Amino acid sequence: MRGGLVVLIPPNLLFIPLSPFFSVAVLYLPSQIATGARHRGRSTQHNTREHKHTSINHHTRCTMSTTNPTPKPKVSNPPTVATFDLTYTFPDQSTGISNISLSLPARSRTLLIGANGAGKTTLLRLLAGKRLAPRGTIRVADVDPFTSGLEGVTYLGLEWVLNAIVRTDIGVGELLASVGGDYFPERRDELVSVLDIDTSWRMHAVSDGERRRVQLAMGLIRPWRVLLLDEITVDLDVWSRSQFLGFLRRETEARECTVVYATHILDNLAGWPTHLVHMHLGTVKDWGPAEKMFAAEEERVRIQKGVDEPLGVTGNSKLGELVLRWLRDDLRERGPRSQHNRGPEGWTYSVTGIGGYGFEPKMPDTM
Ligand SMILES: Nc1ncnc2c1ncn2[C@@H]1O[C@H](COP(=O)(O)OP(=O)(O)OP(=O)(O)O)[C@@H](O)[C@H]1O
Repeated sequence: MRGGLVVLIPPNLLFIPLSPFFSVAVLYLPSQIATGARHRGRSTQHNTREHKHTSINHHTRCTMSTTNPTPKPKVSNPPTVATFDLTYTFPDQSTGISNISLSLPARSRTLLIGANGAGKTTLLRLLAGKRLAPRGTIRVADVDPFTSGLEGVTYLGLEWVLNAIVRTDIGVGELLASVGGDYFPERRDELVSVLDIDTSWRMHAVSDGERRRVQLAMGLIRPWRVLLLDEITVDLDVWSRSQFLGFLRRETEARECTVVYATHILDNLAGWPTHLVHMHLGTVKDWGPAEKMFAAEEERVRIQKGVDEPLGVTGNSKLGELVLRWLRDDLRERGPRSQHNRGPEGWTYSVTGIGGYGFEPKMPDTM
């Protein structure tokens, strides 16, 4: 092939050249797409996942076509999230999380709370099927997320946020259309309104917070049944974040769907979570319905201080006071961080090849 150019294209990006918007969909539609390449060839289960990706890509392709009917999520089981004595060991043999048993009901809104390095991202990624958990330790909508695929499950985490496409000179309208906006026009329009998006924005000329709003809209357009949200609302202003949280709340009230949200930002979350999960050093210390946990905390304070002192007397929210107490106790229990050599899972994003995260190197700002 004298003078020819040989281009090696990974299988999951095969149809990128067809149109620029196609490629956006490939890079964005369900979070599993990138995972396939990361897991490729490691085991039979990984191969199974590879087939899933092929079909998701096909599904994505259908979403882009104007002749295909509206795609419908296939999973019909109630969107519950459960783990059974889940322990995960990283490739370097360090323990990520240990002995976690949870049972989060359909339509619940769960907050994952814990200090940096507590294991929230690790747990979410396992629930999203991005890491291989021991057989029988995770059920999402009553299927194993790793081996059975994740139709209807959306994971929005750091690698999704770092995707470079949303920094290029592309319009919001095209971006939203590329992820199925035309097939879910009501959801698209509601998200545009809730997240206060100007559809005439060009993505290379928006602020970080404006970009984040578009990314959230893109991630949420398809009617997910389980949403696994790693903290990605930090750039939103207070109003947008509260509107966004209200949207998620309405979703769980209006249809059969479930949210698990890891966050450090407790503002405007009063009354939002139905369940709380308190993580510490890779374990779950407490979990349960939020109201029950507030009542238990008030009882604990009453016994300790001998007085009735409702949570929230400091002017913080009940949730804020409870979480402050949890993290203060965790810090006392843990001691200095250097003893444990623990840090956030996100650090691996910038270190190619570590812990299976090398697939998502941080993209340079192309603005
Ligand atoms: N690839 C990896 N290999 C080994 N250990 C890792 C890897 N990724 C993360 N860890 C460790 O796992 C622990 C849990 O990290 P994780 O990112 O889940 O915490 P987190 O609760 O999400 O933290 P943050 O609130 O800072 O986002 C940390 O102690 C971290 O050092």
